[in-house]
Amino acid sequence: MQKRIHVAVGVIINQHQQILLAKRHGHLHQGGKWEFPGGKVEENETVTEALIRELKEEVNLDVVSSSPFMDISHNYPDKHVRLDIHLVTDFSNEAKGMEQQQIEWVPFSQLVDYDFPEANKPIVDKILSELT
Ligand SMILES: Nc1nc2c([nH]c(=O)n2[C@@H]2O[C@H](COP(=O)(O)OP(=O)(O)OP(=O)(O)O)[C@@H](O)[C@H]2O)c(=O)[nH]1
Ligand SMILES: [Mg+2]
Repeated sequence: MQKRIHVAVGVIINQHQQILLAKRHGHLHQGGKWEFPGGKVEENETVTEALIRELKEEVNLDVVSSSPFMDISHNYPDKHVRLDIHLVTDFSNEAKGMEQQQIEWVPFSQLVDYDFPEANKPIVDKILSELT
């Protein structure tokens, strides 16, 4: 039985209509690819709590509110992930790569130029078709 992990993911959009991407460190699963910040939902934690905690830990943002965007289950050869993706347009503080990872605010039209994990393709498609 493969590992199946539940992940809280934030599509964070600022007032300039840019989306926050972070580059996964090379040694991690799907390393070197760009991702939407987020991480594993721990036991005894709701998805919203995990989202708030992870965005603070990874990119220093304080989420004020978020809304569900989409839910994706994807099987990688080595693990199964369930991405619980939320839109975050209401947040405070300035984005910083708290884990020495590269971060970038990217205009919607440039998302196609970034290399994402395979599971992310439907997310990018939905952003481009529904949010632009
Ligand atoms: N955060 C994030 N994870 C993604 C995305 N797309 C995707 O396939 N994943 C996968 O979902 C999993 C997320 O785990 P993670 O490494 O971010 O978890 P975490 O922050 O809790 O890390 P840690 O357990 O090393 O502390 C990874 O296997 C990653 O490859 C994405 O856009 N954002
Ligand atoms: Mg993470």
